[in-house]
Amino acid sequence: MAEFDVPAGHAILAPMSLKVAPGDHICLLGPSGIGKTTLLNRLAGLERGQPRPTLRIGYLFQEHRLLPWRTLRDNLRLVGVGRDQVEPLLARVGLEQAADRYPDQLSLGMARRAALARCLAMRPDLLLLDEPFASLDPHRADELKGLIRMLLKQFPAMAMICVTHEARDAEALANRIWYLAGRPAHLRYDARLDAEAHAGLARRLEALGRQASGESLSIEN
Ligand SMILES: Nc1ncnc2c1ncn2[C@@H]1O[C@H](COP(=O)(O)OP(=O)(O)OP(=O)(O)O)[C@@H](O)[C@H]1O
Repeated sequence: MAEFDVPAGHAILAPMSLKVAPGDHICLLGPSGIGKTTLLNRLAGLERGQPRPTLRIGYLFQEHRLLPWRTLRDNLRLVGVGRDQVEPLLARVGLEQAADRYPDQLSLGMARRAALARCLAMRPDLLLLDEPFASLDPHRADELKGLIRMLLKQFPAMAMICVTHEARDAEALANRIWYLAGRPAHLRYDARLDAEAHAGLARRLEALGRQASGESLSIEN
């Protein structure tokens, strides 16, 4: 179990204390611009003045952030992957043939999978995914979703927090839902999903979205 705090006085987020347990697969939803990426950055310890997190965190950013002048092999070697481990690691994400390619020789989906391999290299206790399916065509998005599901099964103790706008991503990946709303943003909804809750999830998220957009209209008016 890991505990994360947001202190009072944060520019975007309300004070909160969040507990994440091994094996939690959380999908984080909420209106656009509410603070989902900000919350991930906070959890990753990336905000100015934050101490380094005590647990190992793998962070798949919206952009792949691979070094463009290095091959995938060298990108992985730079984060400590052993010579013999590069291909097996790339094989986990379906890229065993691509070790000697440069990031700009990859499709967006492949680059995201390569970045995911780099996250896995550090054997994370917590995997943070910021809109991993954004800008992928539906087929590639489903492929990546299937891969993430498989990895979650292979590493059952690893926790995941995945930012998405899509209820169907949450249906496919989550056993727990966070919904961020309000200004400053706070967790409006934090629920574990059993089979019954899974069935009603899309409707529940729609209702939360309607409520949150009503709030932002009244703020704008
Ligand atoms: N670099 C920045 N400088 C100033 N303000 C920023 C910066 N990045 C984000 N913000 C502001 O912080 C708030 C939260 O942004 P954030 O990206 O965390 O939201 P989000 O919920 O992830 O949005 P989206 O769903 O559109 O990706 C927004 O009001 C945004 O305008």
